[in-house]
Order: sequence, then C-alpha cells, then structure tokens
Amino acid sequence: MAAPLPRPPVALSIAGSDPSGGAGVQADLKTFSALGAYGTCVITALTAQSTRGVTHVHEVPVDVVRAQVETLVADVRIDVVKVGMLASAALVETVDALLASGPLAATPVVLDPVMVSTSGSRLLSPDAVDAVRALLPRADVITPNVPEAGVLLDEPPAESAAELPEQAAALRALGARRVLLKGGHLDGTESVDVWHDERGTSELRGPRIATTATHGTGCTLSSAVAALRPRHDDWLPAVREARGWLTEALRHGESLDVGSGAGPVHHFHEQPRWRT
Ligand SMILES: Nc1ncnc2c1ncn2[C@@H]1O[C@H](COP(=O)(O)OP(=O)(O)O)[C@@H](O)[C@H]1O
Ligand SMILES: Cc1ncc(COP(=O)(O)O)c(N)n1
Repeated sequence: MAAPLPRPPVALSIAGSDPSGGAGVQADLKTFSALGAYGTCVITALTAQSTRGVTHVHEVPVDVVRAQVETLVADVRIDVVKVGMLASAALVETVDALLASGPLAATPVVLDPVMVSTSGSRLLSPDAVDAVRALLPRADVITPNVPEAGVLLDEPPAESAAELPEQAAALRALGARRVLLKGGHLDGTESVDVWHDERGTSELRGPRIATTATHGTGCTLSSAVAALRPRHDDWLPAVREARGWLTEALRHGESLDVGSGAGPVHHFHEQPRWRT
C-alpha cells in the first residue's frame, strides 16, 4: 500500500467571487492548490465580472457570511486565513468579529485590503474605509497596493518606489503588524514591493514583466503568502517565495489566452521553477 501523503496546510479564503476565475476566491483556491495547501472559502460578495471589468456586485448578507465561517470552523481546523474583498462596512465588521473569537482568533491572517479592481471598479464602499482601518490590527500581514495605501493613510498615493518605505512604516503605525506594500502600479524596469515589520524595512525587487495579464495579481500574491507561510518559520521567507512564484505566473499569463481584457495570471501546478 502507498504511504499516506503528508497533511497539507488548510487555508481559508474569505473573499468575493470572480466568475472569470482570475481574481477573488477562484484565484485564491487555485493558488492554494498550486502551492500545496488545501483550499476552503467563504464568499462575501458575488461579482459579475470578466477580464473586461466588473458590471455588478451583490453583497452576501452578513448572517450568511457568519454562518459560512461558523459552520466551517466548527468542523475544519484552519491553519491560515486570507481575507480579500469585503465590499461594505457591515461585512468588514462581521469578519473582524469572526477573526477575533473562536478558533480563528489564534490563526495567522493575511489581509488584502481590496478597494478597486484592476479595471477601475469599486469593490469596497467608500464609507467602509474606517472599518478597514479598524481591521488592520487583526491581521498578521496586510498587503495594500499603492492606491489602497494612499486611501488608508489619507495621503496621495506614492508616485515612486522611493516613497514606499515611509508609507509602509506609516501603515504599521496605524496598527498593522507587518506590511507588504506592493509597487506593481508604479513604473520602472523592476516591480518593487516594500516589506515593513518590527525589525525594519526591506525592498523586494523583481523584474517587471511586460504583460496585459495582470488581473488578480494582488489576490494571487496574498493567497500565495498565506499558502506558503506554514512551510516557513517566518513571514518574510514566505513572502519572498510567493513573489518568485507570482513572477512566473505573470510571465506565463498571456499563454492562457483567457478573455479579451486584462487576462489572469497563470496559477501554475506544473513545475517548481520558481524555487530555483
Ligand atoms: N508587470 C509586473 N511584473 C512583475 N511583477 C508585477 C507586475 N505587476 C504587479 N507585480 C507584482 O504583483 C504583486 C501585486 O502588485 P499590485 O499590482 O501592486 O497589486 P494589486 O493587484 O493589488 O493592484 C506585487 O508583488 C507586484 O510587485
Ligand atoms: C472578487 C474580486 N476580488 C478582488 C479583485 C481585485 O483583483 P486585482 O488583484 O486584479 O486587483 C477582483 N477583481 N475581484
């Protein structure tokens, strides 16, 4: 008889649905699977969306989100949580309470404070920003992009990578324990992200891939960090590995040829090239 396989980490995505499969819980589940985690998900909002953009958002009632989480965690031991689109202040507050009590209170959390899609549609109500600020201390890591960092800090968005370290430190001062401030929206031959934790700041540089397939990069990166965290003894090595894997996913996105707009990145299963 074959030897039993080792138990994979069990990851939970609490996020919105993207029917085109490039972002949201669909991207998170593919990423978990590609990186060796068992994926579970709780859906906060249904979007009508393609690679061309978002045409509709339907928020799931808060008691249904609460029931999804409570039913799941009463049965399944979750090793790591990724939180994505939360749509409204009521959903942000509901998820905050769910992360504060019960088995999830002791579970590592990666929070991607999703606000606007790559195609420019609002995925978070403007009146929910204060609730998201209040949620920041609940996360072990937050992963804002440049526009999201600007909104959270109530400052203009950074215009160059040189401004990222100060903004990352300011986000930590707002209560986030660790910050991965993503510089994908900036220009330059490299894509520069900044990591900030209690030990200080690190610049994480990678090649900027010339591609139209950027739909879901933020969702994919945050779920990759969550999937890989249980395989490392600290956050930064998991972040570095996740970025390396995402670079390959971006490099091969166009070969998927999905949709006519900003296509999805390639959520690889096949090969471990990013490790070399
Ligand atoms: N064209 C690109 N080439 C390489 N890395 C990229 C590119 N675009 C984004 N990234 C990386 O993808 C991740 C997501 O970044 P970003 O696009 O800023 O977030 P979001 O999808 O939330 O807007 C970051 O690690 C960023 O450096
Ligand atoms: C349901 C859902 N959640 C998040 C995003 C953000 O996607 P991106 O990573 O491209 O900014 C999205 N487009 N749809």
